[in-house]
Amino acid sequence: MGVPSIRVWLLGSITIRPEKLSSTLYATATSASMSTLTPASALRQHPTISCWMHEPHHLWRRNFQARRNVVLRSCPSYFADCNRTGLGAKSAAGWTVPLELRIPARFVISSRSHSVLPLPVLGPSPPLLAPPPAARPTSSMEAIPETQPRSRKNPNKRQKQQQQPGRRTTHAVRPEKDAVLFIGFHPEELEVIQQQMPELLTQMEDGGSTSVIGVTYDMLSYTIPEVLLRQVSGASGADNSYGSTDSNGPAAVAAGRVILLVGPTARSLGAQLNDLLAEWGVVPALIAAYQPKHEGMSLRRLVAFLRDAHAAYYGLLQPVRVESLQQPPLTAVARGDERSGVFATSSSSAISAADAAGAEDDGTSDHWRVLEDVRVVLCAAMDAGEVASIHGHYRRDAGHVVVLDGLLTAPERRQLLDWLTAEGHDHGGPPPEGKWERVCVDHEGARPTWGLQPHVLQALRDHPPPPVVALQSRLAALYPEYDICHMPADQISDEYGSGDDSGGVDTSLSSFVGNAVMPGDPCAWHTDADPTTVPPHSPWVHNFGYYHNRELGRPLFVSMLLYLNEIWPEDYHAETMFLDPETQLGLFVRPAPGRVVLLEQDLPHRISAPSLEASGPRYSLVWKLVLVPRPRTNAPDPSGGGDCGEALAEGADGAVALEEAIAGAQEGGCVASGSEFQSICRPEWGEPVRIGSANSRYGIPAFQRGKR
Ligand SMILES: O=C(O)CCC(=O)C(=O)O
Ligand SMILES: [Fe+2]
Repeated sequence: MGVPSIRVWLLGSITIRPEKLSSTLYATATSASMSTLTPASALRQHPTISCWMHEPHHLWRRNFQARRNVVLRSCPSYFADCNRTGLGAKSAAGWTVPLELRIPARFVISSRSHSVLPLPVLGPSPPLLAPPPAARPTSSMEAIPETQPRSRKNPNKRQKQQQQPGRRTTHAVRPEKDAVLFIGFHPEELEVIQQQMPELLTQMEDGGSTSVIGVTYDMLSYTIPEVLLRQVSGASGADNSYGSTDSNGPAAVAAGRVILLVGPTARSLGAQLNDLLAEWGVVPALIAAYQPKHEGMSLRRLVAFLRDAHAAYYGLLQPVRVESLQQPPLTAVARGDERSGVFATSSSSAISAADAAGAEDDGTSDHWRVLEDVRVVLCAAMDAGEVASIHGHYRRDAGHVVVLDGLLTAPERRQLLDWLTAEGHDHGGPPPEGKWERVCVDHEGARPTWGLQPHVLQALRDHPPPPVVALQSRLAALYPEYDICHMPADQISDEYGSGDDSGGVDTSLSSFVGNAVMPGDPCAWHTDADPTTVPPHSPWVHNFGYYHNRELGRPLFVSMLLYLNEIWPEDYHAETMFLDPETQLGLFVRPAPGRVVLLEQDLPHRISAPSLEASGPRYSLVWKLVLVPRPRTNAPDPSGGGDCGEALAEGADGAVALEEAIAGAQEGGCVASGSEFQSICRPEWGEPVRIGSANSRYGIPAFQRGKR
C-alpha cells in the first residue's frame, strides 16, 4: 500500500491562525520513538517520507499531495506537546512549520490497526465473522466480537431502542449488488475517493460492479434501499458515481462520517479501507457492514445509531460517577434549613444522604449547600485566533481557564489527600512509595517527578472515593448541558492498537494524573490533549473526526485540577501558569487548599516548581475529561443536575444529531448566543477576562496622534 512498515507514525495537523504570529501551522509527533528524533535527524533517517497532514476539511489536501520534503524549525518549547502522564515516559515533541512554506510535511504513517464497528452490537443476528482476539480490536473485519456494548448503565434501554422499527420506506428493496457508501464526507474528500476507488475495485473479483456512493446531505433522510434504487434507476448516474456534491454541505460532515459496506465484495474491503484512506490523505472513519435490519432506517438515523454503538463498544464516552442531585424545595436550600432528602445517592461508594445529614462531622456535605457557596474567582480567555470549523468556515477561537473556590469542602479535601497518601502521612517529606512513583514527565528525556501509580489511577476511575464522586457530581451540576466523561485515555493514546499492551492496568495515558512536585523538579510548558492530534487509527477519530477543541456540538477536552495541600504559604510558589503564545504573556493561579482549576486541554500551561522554602511536595490531582454536549432532547433541567449514564443511553436511539446537541447547548445556556464555539466559561458568569491575543485591542499603537 505504499505505507512505510516502520511502527512509528507522525500525525501532522494544520492550524491556520492568521491572527497569530507563530502557530500558523504545526506538526506534532506523538510517537515515543519518533519524538526522540529531532526534525532534522528524522528527515535524515526517512528522507523520502512525507507527512500526512489533516485538518477538518482537508483544505490543504492539494498541498500535501505535493510530497515535498519539509524544512522544520524547532518548535517553541510551549509546543513541546506532551501529556503529563501518570505513567512513564510517554511524551511527544512538536515542531512548527513556518506558514509561508505551506508544506505537506508528510512523515510517517504506520499501518496501525483501525477500528471497525463491531457489528453484533447492532442486534441479535449472528456475527458475520469470527470473534476477535481478546485484547484489542484490529483493523480486520474479522475483528467482530459478539459482545454487547460496555460501560453503559442501562443496557436494557439500548436493546429496547434497537428493536424500534425506524422509518419504513414504501419502496424498500433488498440491495442486490455491492456498494460502498461514504456518508458525511466532505466534497474534497469525495473527490479523492472518486479518483482512488475505481482502481482499487478493478483489482477485486466482482469489484467492477460495486457502486461507490457519496451520500450528500440531502440524501440523509433516505433509507439504504432508496439510495440504491436511485442508483439503479440512474438518478445519480452509473456505477462508481457520486451523488451531487453541490448540496453536500458541511452539515453532512458534521453529522458524522461513516462508511457503509453493502454486500460481500464491499465487506471484504473493510479491513484495509481506513489504512487506504489515510494513505490517500483522507481521515479514517467508522466502517460498518450493512445488515437487513438497517433497511428501514433513514441514513441520518443509521449514522447516529452506528456512531453510538461504536462509541459504546470502544468505551469512548465513559461517564464519571455522579450522585443524582435532586433540587430541594427552595426553603430547604436556605442556609440552616433541614438537609435530609436533599440528594439521593446512586452509587455504592457515594456519600449517602445520611452522611450528608452529619456533613461537617464526617467530612461530607450536602451538594446544594456546597454549590451555593462556590465562587468563580477567574474566568479567562487567551490563546485566541481563527481556526477551521467542521461547519465549513473559519471561526473565532480562544482557550479558557476557570478557577472555582469552594467546590470541595475542607473535610473532603483532607479525606482525599489521605486517600491518595495515607492517614497521618508526613506531608513534609516525599509522597508514600506504595502509591506514588517518579514517573511524570513534561517532555521526553526530562527528569521524572512524582506521580500516582497505575493502580491508584485506576481506582480513582473505577472505585472513586466519596470526595471524588462529590466533586464530579457538583461539576456535572455546574455544566448540566454536558455529559461529563473520563477522557478515554486508552483509545486516544498513540499506543492504541499497537498490540504492545503489557496488559493489566498499564496504559500510556490515564484519565487522572496525580502530581507531587518537589522543589527543583523540572516542569515544562505542555498541553494535556487536543482533538486535532489524536492518532488517526484511534476509534475516537473514526467516530468524532478531527476538530479543533471547542467546536460546537463536539466533545470538549477539559482538565480539572484540584490543589490538595492543607496549607500552601505564598513563598512556597508552585503556581500553575497559563500562556498566551502569541503575546508571550499569561496568567498564573496560586495553589489554595481545595481550589479547582478548569482548563481547556489544548491551552499551554505548566506547573512551576515549589520554592526551597517548601518542605514537602505540592499535591494536585488532575481529571482528564471530555464534556459531551447533550442533545436538546436529553438536556435536563439545569437546576436538577443529571444522570450522565442515563443521558448517554438515551442518545443510543440515534437521536444524537449534531444540530440537536448544538441546540441543546444554546437552549441550556452553556453557549452564549451568537458564539461560534463552546467553552468552559458559562455565559451567566459574564464576559471572561481577556488576556493577550484574546483582547481585541491588544497591540494597538501606543501613540495615537490627535487622540489626546
Ligand atoms: O498541578 C498543576 O499545577 C498542573 C498539572 C498539570 O498540568 C498536569 O498534570 O497536566
Ligand atoms: Fe497539564
